[in-house]
Amino acid sequence: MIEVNDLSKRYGEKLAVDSLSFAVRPGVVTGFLGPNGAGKSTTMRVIMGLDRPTSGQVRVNGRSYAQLKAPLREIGALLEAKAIHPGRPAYHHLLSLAASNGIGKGRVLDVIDMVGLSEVARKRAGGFSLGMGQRLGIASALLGDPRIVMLDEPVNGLDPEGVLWIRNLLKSLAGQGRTVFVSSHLMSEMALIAEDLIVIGRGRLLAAGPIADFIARASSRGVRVRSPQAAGLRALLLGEGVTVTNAEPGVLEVTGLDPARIGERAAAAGLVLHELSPREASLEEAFMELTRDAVEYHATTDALATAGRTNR
Ligand SMILES: Nc1ncnc2c1ncn2[C@@H]1O[C@H](COP(=O)(O)OP(=O)(O)OP(=O)(O)O)[C@@H](O)[C@H]1O
Repeated sequence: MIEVNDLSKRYGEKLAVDSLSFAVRPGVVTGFLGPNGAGKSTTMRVIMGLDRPTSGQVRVNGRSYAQLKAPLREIGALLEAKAIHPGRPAYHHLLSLAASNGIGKGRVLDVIDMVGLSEVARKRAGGFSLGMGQRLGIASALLGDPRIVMLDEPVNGLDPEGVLWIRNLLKSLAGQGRTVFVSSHLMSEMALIAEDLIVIGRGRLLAAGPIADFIARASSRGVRVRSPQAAGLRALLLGEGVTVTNAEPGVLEVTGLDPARIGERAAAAGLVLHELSPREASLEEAFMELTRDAVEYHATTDALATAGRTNR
């Protein structure tokens, strides 16, 4: 369990985290989302005791990080790519980390195997690809067999096989009853991995809870209706507050009416339906909607267009 209570972190003028409170429960994967600069990495650094809060507290399994007797056994983290001596083999890097935390050699070999680095464990870490470095970072996080695993952008640099591997790994860690807290900008990946979400923007909490609720709360995307009598159905449904657009021949996108009403009206008029499906917002659409006002670094196509005009 991770508990963040009224946490604020200021860097000079910049309030990176602003009165943030949330809890991350064990047994599920919790995604940590927010636009660039929202304060995710800062929050994770404070949880790991790498940065001091300006105010507020963080509890890791009920204690502050400094109070943990064997931190690596309580919480394992992959934050930004770890500074690893480039000349040092991965095996020796993990071995010294293990030794300084009273962890045996057997566990080092286990985690190397778990992250798929057995064949290259004796090679210098300096020659590792981004994906291999990421796997080594995850091996370090898992070394103490921790009850909490916290990973900042773990799929960064991983190929599709690596992405699938991390997805399964995180789910199985959560399935073992661990607390798994993971940030990512890849919404499609988050939608597959996470059950709960914490969403922040400009250092403040925007949403917390099950991913399904988060998507359901986002505005409805309308209803997709397929009918061999689409023109007649369209005329029947149109009315105040209802929009009907022809998505493709024989398919209508209806907003302003729920699927039950559409089905009832079609039945009453004797019109045949081949499909009647509510269109749920994707996680990405829900995220964009929620964070629209909290995005700090907007890239506008307008700016590009202006630049293009002035360069002409
Ligand atoms: N050491 C620091 N000194 C000054 N400002 C900092 C420092 N660390 C972070 N910040 C600022 O705090 C804000 C939050 O940064 P943070 O890296 O926590 O955001 P993030 O959500 O992790 O962003 P991203 O998704 O881009 O990684 C940013 O405006 C950043 O510039």
